[in-house]
Amino acid sequence: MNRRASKQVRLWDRELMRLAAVRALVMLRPDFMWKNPVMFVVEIGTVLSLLMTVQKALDATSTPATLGYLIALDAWLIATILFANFAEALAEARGKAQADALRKTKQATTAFRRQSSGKFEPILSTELTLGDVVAVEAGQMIPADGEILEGVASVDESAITGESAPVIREAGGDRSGVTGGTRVLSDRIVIRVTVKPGESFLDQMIALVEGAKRKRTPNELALSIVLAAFTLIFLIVTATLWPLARYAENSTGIVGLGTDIPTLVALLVCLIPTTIGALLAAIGIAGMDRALRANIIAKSGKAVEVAGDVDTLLLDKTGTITMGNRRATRFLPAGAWSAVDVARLAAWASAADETPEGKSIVELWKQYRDSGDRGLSELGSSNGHDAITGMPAPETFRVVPFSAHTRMSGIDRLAGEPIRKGATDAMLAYVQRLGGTVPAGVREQIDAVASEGATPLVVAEGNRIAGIVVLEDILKPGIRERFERLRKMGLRTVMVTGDNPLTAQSIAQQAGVDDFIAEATPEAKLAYIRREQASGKLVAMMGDGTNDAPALAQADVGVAMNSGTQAAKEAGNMVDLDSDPTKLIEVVEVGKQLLMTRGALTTFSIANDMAKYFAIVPALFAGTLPGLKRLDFMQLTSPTSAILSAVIFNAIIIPCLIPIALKGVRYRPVGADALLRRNLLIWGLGGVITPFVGIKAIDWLLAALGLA
Ligand SMILES: Nc1ncnc2c1ncn2[C@@H]1O[C@H](COP(=O)(O)OP(=O)(O)OP(=O)(O)O)[C@@H](O)[C@H]1O
Ligand SMILES: [K+]
Ligand SMILES: [Mg+2]
Repeated sequence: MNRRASKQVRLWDRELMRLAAVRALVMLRPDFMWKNPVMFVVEIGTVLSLLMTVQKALDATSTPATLGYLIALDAWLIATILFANFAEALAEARGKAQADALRKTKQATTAFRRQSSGKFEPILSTELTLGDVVAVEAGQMIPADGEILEGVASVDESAITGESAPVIREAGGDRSGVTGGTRVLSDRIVIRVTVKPGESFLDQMIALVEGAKRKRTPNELALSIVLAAFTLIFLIVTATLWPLARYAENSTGIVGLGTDIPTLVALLVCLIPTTIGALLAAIGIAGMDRALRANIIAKSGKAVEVAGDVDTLLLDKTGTITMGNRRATRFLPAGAWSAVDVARLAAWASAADETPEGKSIVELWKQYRDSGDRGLSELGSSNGHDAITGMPAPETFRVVPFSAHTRMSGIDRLAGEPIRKGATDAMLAYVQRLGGTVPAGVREQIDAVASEGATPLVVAEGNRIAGIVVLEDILKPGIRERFERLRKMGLRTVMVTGDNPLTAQSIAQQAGVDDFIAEATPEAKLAYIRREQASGKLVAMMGDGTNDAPALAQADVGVAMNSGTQAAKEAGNMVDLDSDPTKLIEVVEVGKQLLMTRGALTTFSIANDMAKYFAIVPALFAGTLPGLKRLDFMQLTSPTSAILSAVIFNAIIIPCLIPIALKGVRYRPVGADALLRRNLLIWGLGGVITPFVGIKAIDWLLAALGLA
């Protein structure tokens, strides 16, 4: 994939780290902190502990713990909060850097806005607003996101896509969308501005990665509530330890640790899920950031998340699974017609057809015409009265353009019968409606072409079928492997096409999709999505046309191509800047990676906390409750060292896991069950073992330094 170099933000970028460090301090403000209940509890505990430390400094008898121990404890508690804030701030800074790189494409430039007089006057592009109409000429920059009203132009979109080949954007079709910051290379277009200043999709996305305006997704919120519940439970557990320690003290006469508030705070902080509490926001932001890096603009964090849970993927055939430049390769005559007749009629039916299919038919016809007798004889001899000459004069016919509804196109002649070409079922129905019949052998011919995976177009003059144009399309390289990967991820892929069932089946088989819908109209797509959703499935689809808008809106994940119409872009919940239909696969992967990372670090965090319980509690009460001795297999140097080591471990595990939170755990396309097993094994078992090793090592280090 072509990505701009400027968009590769390094994980430990110095400047971003500095920004994040400053922001981590600012985020200590309680009005920020309370949004994260786990870390808010840590902050309150730290304040309590600090107060006790001050009391100790003023009155040495206030608690048996030493001042040095209390200060060390406070320092590490503060570090815990700062590390958590830093993780979130760094994720934000990276997301912003990413977004800024894209935003740079939107420099202020001169725009030529249409006045009420109809004249185009120059103004600053930043003054443009929704509904303004501007003209852009070759060499000029498109001043804002919009839709082409008039004209066709080649546009250099490399500033946003990194793709250097110019693309064609034109009025009327499904390629009418243009983006501010891209450059018109040829011709002149008139554009209607479709966004308010500061409200482009990119602006929306930037707001999503920036702290103040970020909304938590439903999943994130649900997990936050679970974590808050855990915190509450441990708060109760810790609080009940206090009378226990008190009782032990009274009955043994030995002053143990568990009765002073700073130690209880330390215990609480170790037991509550601080690791995931610290990284949760960063994981979500990093997911959005990864989407942006893949040139996908998501309109909500939820969209990215839902993408990770999608069950069914709807993909177009032409242009997504195949290369999309379907080319005419043969003319097959029916009955008494000759191939020359078919060629001529097909070309005439394509006289004003701007689709790749239409253009390729005219091209093939010209090739035959220009190669003279040899070409003609290869085609089969002409009937004589209808030699291939030229196109009908434009004033002699009316154009009937192709539409996805009729799946036909052609011309209505002023003198002479209408000429049509189109999808087989549509054409056979059309001819019969006009009282014609289907000549013997035509159906067999059609099926033979379709079975090879080519698209047969039926050509008719009036109600008489003249023959077939064979359109061939090539499968995209590597597409089979991509579907294989999707299947391993547990997704069902469905190819939707306006083409006939035989062609669809052949291509579906070659590409390895799970299912296909043939002869589909836009309504059929919408109906299919609704049916899937009714059976509890989440559906993703990609589209570009105004026709696709209802389906894009209905799909749980609707990705609109940036080149597509404004209607499509507004209906979907993501926009792909590259306008690459296979991007759906990446969208799903980004979503899955986000969900997996969150799952993995939650598992790790909770397993971790369980282990810490066994590491600290016995050490804590070893003096006062000898019965707990048997549990004390960690043999830490001293109770204070046990507490300190646990708090230090609890703090430094956060920065250690920041890279994983930001980069995401490595995604492997395996089924959901296998994934769950793997996750539990690695992150669950790892989460249990690491604290024992880590705490023991820190305890040893403290002892070696004489601090235990
Ligand atoms: N320019 C055209 N003129 C006449 N018929 C066409 C033209 N282009 C395509 N068709 C026929 O109409 C059918 C439907 O086209 P449509 O664009 O809706 O779907 P598709 O291109 O086959 O599949 P996809 O939905 O994957 O793009 C095509 O399969 C073809 O048979
Ligand atoms: K913890
Ligand atoms: Mg098509």
